[in-house]
Amino acid sequence: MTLLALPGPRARVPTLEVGTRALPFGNRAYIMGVVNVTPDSFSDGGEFFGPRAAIAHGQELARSGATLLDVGGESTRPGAAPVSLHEELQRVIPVVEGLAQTTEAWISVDTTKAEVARQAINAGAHIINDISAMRFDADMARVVADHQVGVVLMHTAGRPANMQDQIPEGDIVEEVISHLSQRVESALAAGIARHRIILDPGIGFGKSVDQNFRLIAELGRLRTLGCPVLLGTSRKSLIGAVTGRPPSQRLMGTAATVACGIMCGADIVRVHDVSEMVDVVQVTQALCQMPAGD
Ligand SMILES: Nc1nc2c(c(=O)[nH]1)N=C(COP(=O)(O)OP(=O)(O)O)CN2
Ligand SMILES: Nc1ccc(C(=O)O)cc1
Repeated sequence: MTLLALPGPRARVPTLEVGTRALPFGNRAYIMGVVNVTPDSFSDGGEFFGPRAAIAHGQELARSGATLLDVGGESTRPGAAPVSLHEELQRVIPVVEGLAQTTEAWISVDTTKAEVARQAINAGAHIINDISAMRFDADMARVVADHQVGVVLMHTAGRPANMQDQIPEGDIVEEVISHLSQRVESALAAGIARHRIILDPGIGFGKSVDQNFRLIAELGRLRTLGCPVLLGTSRKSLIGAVTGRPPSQRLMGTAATVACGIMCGADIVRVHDVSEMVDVVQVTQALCQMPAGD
């Protein structure tokens, strides 16, 4: 069979190691299923708002093929207002506890608050997914370092309330690489091991539509920082900008970004529609000649 010109072997990045768990990268991509415990997330707000519904949803995503589950109690969509610490703890902690006890999935918590991170880790979380790359809370790096958990460092310009008014000018890929390499240095200086760091270009976070697409196409350049890369495009506005469809009708557009994202270097894809994206990931891996197993 003649193959298209496909990307060559991926640069090696370290295996993520937390406690007795290990997640090796390079031979396959992993699915992170989104578990939003919020009334106002942009595409599924209110659908799983409450511990019972959220835990059942997370369990279903894990059964469908999510290796990781990302539990979030605060929407970070453009224009979103912040949630109080008390409210976020009430939303997130019971769900982390429930999913850590009943699934084999890696549990990630989507928060920028160190206290939410600390309590979530005590409840069983393995990864802190911080859209601010540990900039919004001065205690975050210490909590991650002390507990030796994984961390996702994501690029964003500004805070969700105003990020779309602060779109960077110039080469967005250079901007993201330079920002994230500084955040990696800062994490290493705080005592966080390189093999616990995951990087993310922050699709939709303070970027133009063109910049979002460029970041997906050039994801491989981000991987040269020596850490695995997570890509979150699911149902987002860049897809709506092309198709004209609302979030509820962006499944096929999401599939296109997941397939291209993996071909361009994504190690983890963060998605809402796990069962559908399992097929997309498997076929893309076959095309990239990645072995199906570990
Ligand atoms: N690391 C990372 N975290 C994220 C990312 C992303 O791309 N990367 N996208 C999000 C937006 O999706 P969600 O469905 O959670 O929307 P919401 O912010 O409205 O809850 C929320 N969190
Ligand atoms: N948190 C986010 C939610 C949605 C989007 C988007 O649709 O572009 C971006 C960020």
